[in-house]
Amino acid sequence: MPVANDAPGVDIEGTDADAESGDLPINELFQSLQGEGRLAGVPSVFVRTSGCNLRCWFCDSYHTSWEPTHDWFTVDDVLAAIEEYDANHVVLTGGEPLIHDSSEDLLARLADRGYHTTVETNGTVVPDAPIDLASVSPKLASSTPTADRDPDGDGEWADRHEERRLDVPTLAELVETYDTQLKFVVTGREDMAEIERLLKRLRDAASTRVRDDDVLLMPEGQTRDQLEATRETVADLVLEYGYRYTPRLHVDLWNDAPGT
Ligand SMILES: C[S@@+](CC[C@H](N)C(=O)[O-])C[C@H]1O[C@@H](n2cnc3c(N)ncnc32)[C@H](O)[C@@H]1O
Ligand SMILES: Nc1nc2[nH]cc(C(=O)O)c2c(=O)[nH]1
Ligand code: SF4
Ligand SMILES: [Mg+2]
Repeated sequence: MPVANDAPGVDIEGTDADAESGDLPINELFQSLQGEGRLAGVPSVFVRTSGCNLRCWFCDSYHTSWEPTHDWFTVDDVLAAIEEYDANHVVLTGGEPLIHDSSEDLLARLADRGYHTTVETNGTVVPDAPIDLASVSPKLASSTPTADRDPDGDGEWADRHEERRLDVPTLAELVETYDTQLKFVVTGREDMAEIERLLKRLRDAASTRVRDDDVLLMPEGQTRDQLEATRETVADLVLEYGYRYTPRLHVDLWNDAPGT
């Protein structure tokens, strides 16, 4: 169910525009195969909220970040739409789903109903909610929308993005609280030094172990052609560094069309 719309945009700063109503801004809700990470290939219902506190230049969900569109759903409406599908796995994504307080309510009610939940998050917010798999994708310097890479202007989001994109204490709390995979979008070999530095800081800060097996490198690319240009390099880096590779199955299969 793609949701197009003319509703007003969520607060682009990512504050809780929905806090009072308890509603969630939903960009799309659909069934597909989980395309990324350790559950790749598992049939799942995707709930995509709108609005993000970051602005990656490469964001493959432009209509939840740079130009957010959505309809407002109550949590009951979201649950009813999920229950239309025959699936045990639900993926809550965005945008940044954890900037919305009502995501906590949705996650608690999904857990009560016995669903396995994955949350796709940029790792800047710790929720108070049950999550089976925290799929955390910390954003590297190569994601920053500098003027030459801004898809929507002249780099006006670069400073805010840069200030917010990495928060080691928040990442440490996430890995301590949840079963977590760390999924880095890799644009090239240049990203590896920052990944290594960040992992060192995170391992120093967190009281639980961060295993190399839970570190996934994902090639950057919104289309088959773009992925073709990055995936072999990323596979080589995985072999060299001893992490894991994650494909982007939905790009291979459907070229990341809406609703896939
Ligand atoms: C659209 S984001 C939504 C969740 C959250 N805001 C985040 O970034 O993790 C979903 C996933 O897609 C990844 N992603 C976004 N654009 C991408 C691109 N061009 N190539 C590869 N992965 C991308 C993100 O890193 C994240 O793992
Ligand atoms: N099939 C499919 N798998 C995905 N895994 C994470 C996604 C996301 O956008 O968060 C995603 C997505 O958009 N589609
Ligand atoms: S954090 Fe996620 S949703 Fe936000 S701009 Fe980056 S990739 Fe897109
Ligand atoms: Mg996606």
